[in-house]
Amino acid sequence: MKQIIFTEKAPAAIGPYSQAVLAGNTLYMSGQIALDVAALGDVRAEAKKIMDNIGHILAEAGMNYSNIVKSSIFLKNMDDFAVINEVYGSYFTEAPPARETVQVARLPKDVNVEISVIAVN
Ligand SMILES: C=C(N)C(=O)O
Repeated sequence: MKQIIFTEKAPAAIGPYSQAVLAGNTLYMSGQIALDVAALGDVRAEAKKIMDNIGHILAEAGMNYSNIVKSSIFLKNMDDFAVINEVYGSYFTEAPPARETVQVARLPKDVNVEISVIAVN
């Protein structure tokens, strides 16, 4: 049994996917991008917006950042690793989720950052 999770507090999907899908007590969140601030080229602002949006989607499913067990971070430029760590890390006061961070050739809408998470209630 799966439940589609949607909130207007985060950007709507730009393709055939859901913001997040709840399957049992596990939430699978699609990769989040920050279209509104991406054009500014400010990776810090992009990451903060993405993490805030992730928080809104988690809340829609009755969860918060502490429910995240795994994250995936996709960067256009690995030189942004330190900035991303600083922003991302500020959302986890203890026991951060498992994670991988990879540099990719290109992201949708030419953003600089995309983050997806899996959360468990
Ligand atoms: C932005 C996405 N999550 C996508 O295109 O799959």
